[in-house]
Amino acid sequence: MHSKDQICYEDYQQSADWLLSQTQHRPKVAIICGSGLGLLADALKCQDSFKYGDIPGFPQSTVHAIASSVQGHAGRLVFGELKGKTCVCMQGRFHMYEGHSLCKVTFPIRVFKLLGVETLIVTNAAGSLNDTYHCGDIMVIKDHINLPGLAGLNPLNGPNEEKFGPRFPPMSGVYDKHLRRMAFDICKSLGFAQFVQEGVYCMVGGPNFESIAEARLLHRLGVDAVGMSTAPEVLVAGHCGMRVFGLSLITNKVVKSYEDTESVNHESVLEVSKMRSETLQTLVTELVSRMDINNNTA
Ligand SMILES: O=P(O)(O)O[C@H]1O[C@H](CO)[C@@H](O)[C@H]1O
Ligand code: HPA
Repeated sequence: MHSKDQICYEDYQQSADWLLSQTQHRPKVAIICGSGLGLLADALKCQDSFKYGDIPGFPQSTVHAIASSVQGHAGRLVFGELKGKTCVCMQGRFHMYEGHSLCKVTFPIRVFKLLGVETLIVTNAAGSLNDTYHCGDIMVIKDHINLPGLAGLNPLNGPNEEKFGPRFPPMSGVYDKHLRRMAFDICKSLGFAQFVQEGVYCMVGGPNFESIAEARLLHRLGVDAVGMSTAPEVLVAGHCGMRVFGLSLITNKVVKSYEDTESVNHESVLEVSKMRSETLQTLVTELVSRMDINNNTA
């Protein structure tokens, strides 16, 4: 590594080589578990798991990440099979507000690419701005607004690594249309259709939740759900040509009125996440099982 924040190709390669030497699994799908959604990884069969701290070059989980994951499972990379398809799952992600640079936040994505991953599934907990959404709804992400990115905070800043992708990657259509349609079909067949939405996710920097004026601004911008993650991971995955699918679990309605006495807190976010964790697990499992990928174990 050159400087504290500069990461070079060999750093990603070193982590990937180490992982490939430690597990026989050769995943084609990577899944990132959002806050309180760490249970998603528990569906994996024949697991090999690695604490982030034990993987050479990997960023370390902070206290927040530990608090936001299932106790005892935080900060782990879990390899295994979902209905016969080999996957790797991040139990606990890295956030910008934890003090990580965006290169660190997205470090695992490039490692996944080098492991041979072709599809990234991102999940997150988010607050809703859309008045028709309810707590516990699942929003299939159609598109995102990357507010930090618009202000110049972008994991792709700096010299472009051509081995991963082009200098100026397009982001229109980054959330795969085919997978979105498939998710809706699955939700219908599983009887989930009444609480599944499709919308625009907006990333804010956090760690504070939104002020009322900020919430009103986001609402006017056409944001359906807001959170403090996801966009950087999706950018980096899109840059290196991965297929991306995203789900937001609506854990709270963002306060938009000065008359409203409610306020959001992280504990209630985790409570709602856990309530819907199993539903998300079922949906993601079914989606992976229907994907046209090869099961590839060495
Ligand atoms: O996006 P994930 O990691 O699911 O977490 C969401 O929940 C936390 C706030 O409760 C924030 O980190 C927000 O981004
Ligand atoms: O209301 C929210 N705002 C930002 N991030 C969040 N993560 C869960 N809920 C929220």
